[in-house]
Formats: sequence, structure tokens, C-alpha cells
Amino acid sequence: MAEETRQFQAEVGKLLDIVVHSLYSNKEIFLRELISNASDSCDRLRYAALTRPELLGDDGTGFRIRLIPDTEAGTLTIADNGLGMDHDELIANLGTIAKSGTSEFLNRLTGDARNDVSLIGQFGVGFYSAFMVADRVTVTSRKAGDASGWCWSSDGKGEFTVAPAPEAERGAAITLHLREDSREFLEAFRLKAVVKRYSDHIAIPVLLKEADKDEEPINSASALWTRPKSEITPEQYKEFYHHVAHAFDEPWATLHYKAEGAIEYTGLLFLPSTKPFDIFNPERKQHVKLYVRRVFITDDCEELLPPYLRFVRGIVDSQDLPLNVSREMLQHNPILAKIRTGLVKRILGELKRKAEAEDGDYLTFWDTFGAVLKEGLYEDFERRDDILDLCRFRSTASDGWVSLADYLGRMKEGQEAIYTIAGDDLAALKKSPQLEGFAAKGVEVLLLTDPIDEFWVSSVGEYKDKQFRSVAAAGGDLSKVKADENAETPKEDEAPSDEIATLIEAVKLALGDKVKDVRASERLTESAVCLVAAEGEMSMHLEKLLRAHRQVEAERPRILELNPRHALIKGLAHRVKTGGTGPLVEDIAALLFDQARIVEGEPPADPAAFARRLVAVMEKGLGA
Ligand SMILES: Nc1ncnc2c1ncn2[C@@H]1O[C@H](COP(=O)(O)OP(=O)(O)OP(=O)(O)O)[C@@H](O)[C@H]1O
Repeated sequence: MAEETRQFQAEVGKLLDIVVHSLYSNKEIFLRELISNASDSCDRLRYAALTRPELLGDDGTGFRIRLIPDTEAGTLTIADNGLGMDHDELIANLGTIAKSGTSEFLNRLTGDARNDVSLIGQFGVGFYSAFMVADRVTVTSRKAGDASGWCWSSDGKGEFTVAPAPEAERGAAITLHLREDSREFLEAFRLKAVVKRYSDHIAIPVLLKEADKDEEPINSASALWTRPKSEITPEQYKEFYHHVAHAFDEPWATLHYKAEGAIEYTGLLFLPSTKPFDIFNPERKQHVKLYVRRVFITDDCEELLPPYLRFVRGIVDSQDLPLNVSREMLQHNPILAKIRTGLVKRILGELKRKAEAEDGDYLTFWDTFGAVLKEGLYEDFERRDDILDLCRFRSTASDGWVSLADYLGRMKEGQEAIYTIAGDDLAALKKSPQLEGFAAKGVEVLLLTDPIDEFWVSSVGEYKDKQFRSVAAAGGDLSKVKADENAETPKEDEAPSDEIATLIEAVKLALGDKVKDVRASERLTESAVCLVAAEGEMSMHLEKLLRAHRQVEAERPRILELNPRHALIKGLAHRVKTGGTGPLVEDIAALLFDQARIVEGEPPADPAAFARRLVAVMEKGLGA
């Protein structure tokens, strides 16, 4: 096959542009990225060869990564003898970005965000970072087990070529034609310093040949997690985290421990400090890599951690699993199940320790990953109480975060439940009419704004014998709560009950099957009306979420509550009682209903009719 020319996928073009123009201040990281890829590739071959030793061919298992500077040609080559790539893999891996969510992520990277290394770091520029220092990159690769190889080449400007390379050695050799201003990466001392800083922990030797000397390793070449904790610096942990997680940020927490006893394994786990851009991807894959006695097995082992801990990065190295463990063997494996239990316990234990420190540090974690951890509330029944203890909420009692223990400590006399309200937006929730009666009695309400909240609240049911109850379905509870002495009590001057009863009938008639019922409200103090769910029915917010995902079709009619203490309702009730109904009363009833919908974040049922009625009522008000 002759040389073929191909176009980069549009996303790659965008990424290359960002890499070259924005990450320039930190260009030495290209070496970390390429060594990291080379090491991953050796790991993968080592594992594949456990069951298919013929893949190793004559090259054997002496895995190594060579750095070959060529001062005359102005090139630096990073050559590994790992798994390599065949023709199609070169095209797919170095010409496209397969990660879902890439497009949206890159589109967000405009303006100032382009210079935000940590933001780009969430994404991981990987191989493409080579173009920070090179104006041409060639990759010569022979896949282990194949007879001959391929050469990929590009100047990073929209196109690349692929041509046969019959002489290629097993693995991949990445040759960087260094830009004039990046010639420093031909100097041995510079390469050594960068490798020491970023790649010392790589378990495979990184070799460099200096003039007149034999080729020598320039890294420690022992797996970091096997070294004693006391000998590992925070810097080294951080760099290892960058390598395993393909991240740029600081780890928020690092857990390094050896489990001994019935099951032996080492865990080196990191909790990131920034949210990965794809954390809410539907796949919900966990990201801890599995090793067996220092041999990499897989980075795709679902059984290792539950999805609600998918923000955790790092490695687990088992002593007990067999080296030739296959994907099938990993499913329902009792050893793995025990490791998983141990890991979950450790991670939640560390979070508990941090939460109890109450120094505010935990809240930064919660703000970043709380919404993910909460998925555990309905997925991990056994750990539910531990996770509830770790949860923090926005609440009507303060602007900060509160725990459920804080909440229980502030419950009012006669209050039987933990009250919640769910919606999309914190500011809008705080102003919800549903909260008025609770505020008047000084009852705290938790403000839930994560989409996940609606789901766990209904499945968890209670915390320390106190039920979670949505305020939208719990107006009646308020009568049991003793009001604070100084709390604002609802005004006593309600409309006479016979007038209210007549008004309710008139509104029911006017609205028909748009509402399930109309009744006088216990909860409203300021607003004239609100819409609520019937006891046991799904909240309006949940229904909206489900409708967005087409899980439910039609809207369900709700209960419209009228505030008998509100001047408008009183006036209207009096008018209906004395003068009967008519078009004006019908218009007002429809407007009140639409207004209640708007406050709930729903549009009026019929916007044109809403506008017409509003104009009619305003004209009346002006005496027009
Ligand atoms: N030296 C190599 N040997 C074999 N395959 C490689 C090598 N370098 C890169 N690849 C392949 O190319 C793919 C893309 O590499 P790239 O560095 O861009 O992304 P990544 O390593 O998957 O993730 P990240 O973008 O987070 O770094 C890799 O997943 C791997 O399959």
C-alpha cells in the first residue's frame, strides 16, 4: 500500500490549535505525556503476553523506553517496545478523539478558558502535546505480533499521512522534529531533569544515551506504590497522579495503603480537586486501574469500584488474583468483591475523617463531587447511613452547607420530618411560595438542586428515624409544629370561611380539569396562590425531569392552593360571594393558576391566552 493522506477529525484540529497556542508556557509536559503513553503500551503488552506469549516475538520482555536525541537532525525520539499500533489503530488513535463529550468540552474552551491549563488538563491532551515542541511528528510503529509496521506523519495542520514501514520495530517510536525554540530538549541534562520531575515513578526504565557513555536509566523504574510511604515525596505522589489520571490538577486527597490479612493488596488512590469534564457521562465508568503483582491487568474493571466513586483515580495491586486473570474471571470474582468492599470502606473512611475535621476543606470536595457521591444513597444500601453522614446540603437556615446532624439539632418542637424542596436553581428555590409557611414557623428546609436528589430522597426514606418529606406535599404538617414565640405567625384575619368555600367552587369550575383540586392553604403567608403535589404523588420538579427524558408523557394536574389571608383572595372571595362569577373572575382564576405555574418554573399553559387575560385585567384596573 502506498502512502495515504487523511484529514484530522475536526475536534483534533481544535485541540491541536489549543495545545500549540495555549499550553506553551508549560511545554516540557509533552515528555511526560509521551512517556506515560509508552509506559501504558508496555503494560498492555506485558498483560496480553501472559496468555499469548508469541506476541513478544524475539524482543522478549525487556520493556524499556528510550530517549534518543539527535542534535544534527534536530530530532528527539521516544521509542518504546510495547504493544504498538497497526495501520487502523494509528489512524483511529492519532487522528480522532473517541471520548464522548469532546466536542462540547472543546467548544467551551474559548476566550480566557483557553489559557486555563487546569481546564484543559481535565481533558488530557496526551499525544497531541508533541506539537507544542515539534513542527513535525512521525510515529513509526509495529504492533506486537505483526510482521511489519507503519509510519504516521503530520505537521499538525489538518492532515496526516500513513505509509508502510516494513523495518519498524515492535512498539512505537515517536520522532519529534523540534522547533527552533525547543532545541533544549536535545540536551541530556534537560531531559534528565524533566524525566526526574514528571516520570521518575514510571515502573519501566527510561533510558538515555549520553555521548561517550553507555545507555543508562534516568528514572527510578520501580512502581511507586511498592515503595515505602516515608520515601515518597508529595511531589512524586502528585506526578504519579498526573500519570495515572491523565490529569493536571493537584490531588485533593491521596490514600496509599497496604491491606494485609485474608486479602492482600496495595491501593494508591487519589481524589481529584477538579471535576473531570465527563464525570456525568452516562457510562459512569470507574477509573482505578487493576494490577496483579505489579503487572498491569486492566483500566476497565467495573467490579473494582461502584459507579458512585467514579471520581477516584489510582491503582490497586492485588497479591491474590492470578496473573492470567481474564475479563470473564473478573466478573463475580470473590477476591475482587473483597477488594472492592475494602476500597469503598477506605475511601468513605477518609472522607469521614476529612468531613469531621470541619476546616472547610471537605466542603470543596463536596462542592465538586457531592452530586456523584449521592448516587450511592440509592445504589449502596449497606453504606447508605455512612453516605448520609457525608452529605451536605444548602438550606433555608444559612447560606453555607449543612449536614443532616446539624438539621436534626435544629428541628422544632412537634416537627416530625426532615423537609426538602427540589428544583433546578438555588436562588429560585429560596423564593418558592411553598416555603412561606415553613419560614413563618422557623422550620428549616433543605434546598435540593442536583437532579439526583429527587431520586434518592424517595428511595432513602429516612435518616435517624426522621422521614424525608417534600414541602410540596407536606403543607398539612405545619399545624403540628409549635411556632417560635418571636416567629411571624400567620395573620388571623382570614376571609370568612363561607366566602372562601364559594371562591374555591368558582375557581374549580373556571379551571376544570387543569387542576386536580383547589383548596385553602395552610402554608402560604405572602403569596396568593401556589401549586402543590398531592400526598404521595411525584413532585412537579421530578415530573419535569422525567418529562425531559421522556419517561413520563403528559403533565399531571396539581392542587391549587389559595391563601385565605391574602388581600387579593379575600377581595375575590367577597366579590364572588356577593356578585357571583363572570368573565373577570374566570380571567383572574386562570391568571392565578398561570402565575403559580410560572413560580414553579413552568410556562403558562397557553401563553397567548395568558397575555390576553393579563391585558384585560390591567385595563380593568386602570378603569379603561
Ligand atoms: N506509544 C504508544 N504506543 C501504543 N499506543 C499509543 C502510544 N501512544 C498513544 N497510543 C494510543 O493512542 C491513543 C491516544 O493517545 P493520547 O495520549 O492522545 O490519549 P490517551 O492516552 O488515551 O488519553 P489522554 O488524552 O488522557 O492522555 C492512546 O489511547 C493509545 O491507544
